[in-house]
Amino acid sequence: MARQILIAGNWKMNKGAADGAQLIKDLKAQFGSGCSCCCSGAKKPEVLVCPTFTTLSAVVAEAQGSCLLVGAQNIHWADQGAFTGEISGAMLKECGVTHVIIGHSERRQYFGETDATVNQRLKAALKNGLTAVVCVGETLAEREAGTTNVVVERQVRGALADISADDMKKVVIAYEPVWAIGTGKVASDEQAQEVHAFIRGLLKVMFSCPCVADSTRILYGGSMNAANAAGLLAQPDIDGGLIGGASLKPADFATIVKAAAQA
Ligand SMILES: O=C[C@H](O)COP(=O)(O)O
Repeated sequence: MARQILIAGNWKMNKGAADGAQLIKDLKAQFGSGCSCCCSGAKKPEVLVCPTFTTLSAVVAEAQGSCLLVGAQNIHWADQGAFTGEISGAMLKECGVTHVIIGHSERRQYFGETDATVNQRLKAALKNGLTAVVCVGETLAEREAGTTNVVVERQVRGALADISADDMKKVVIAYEPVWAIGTGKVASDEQAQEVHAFIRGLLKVMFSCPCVADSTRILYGGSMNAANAAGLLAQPDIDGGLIGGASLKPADFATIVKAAAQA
């Protein structure tokens, strides 16, 4: 089954509203009018940017009328209430976003995110009609201990607990080996493909309808850049990228999108 490639930029804690709007202007200049010229005659990837909460509205306004989709980097499971520092699905929707990243390893590492809270946040995203990009991935110690698949399986099963085949239409999985994030040490094409194939196989086991495994997009994240994107995106089970550092550089991000259009 042909899966539409998704190239997602996770801006992390970078770019305030003014700088974020400027980055969108720069991206639009890279992509050309209507974002069509970079991909004309080729498969058109979806392109998503995920700024900080305070930058969302400015970026949504600047992205209007372009091909750029806008997502947030987190969501709380409650609709409202005493949850200092959190944000609800309804609030995100009010900002005009359509996507949300959930369970990034930085959230797991620094903010106590667990498989159970990832699952709760995912349910909130789906309840609010948002497409979720659910992150999984092993640490270096886990890879060296030979437990990559065990860890990834636990994270995928935990994140997708009680999620239906129908819900999965709005779920994207991002495989991000923690040791590759922001380190410049990208997984090899083969290492990444191996885990992506494992995740797709796991989805086959978890969902009786084979359409789930066939249609769920699995992104790679971790030091993906303009130089290595084409090789990663050529792998049969890699359906796009979740990109940190390179998503802040318009020319590099555009190069990755163009590589995706050729993949
Ligand atoms: O969400 C994005 C990933 O953490 C990858 O970040 P990076 O491309 O800077 O390694």
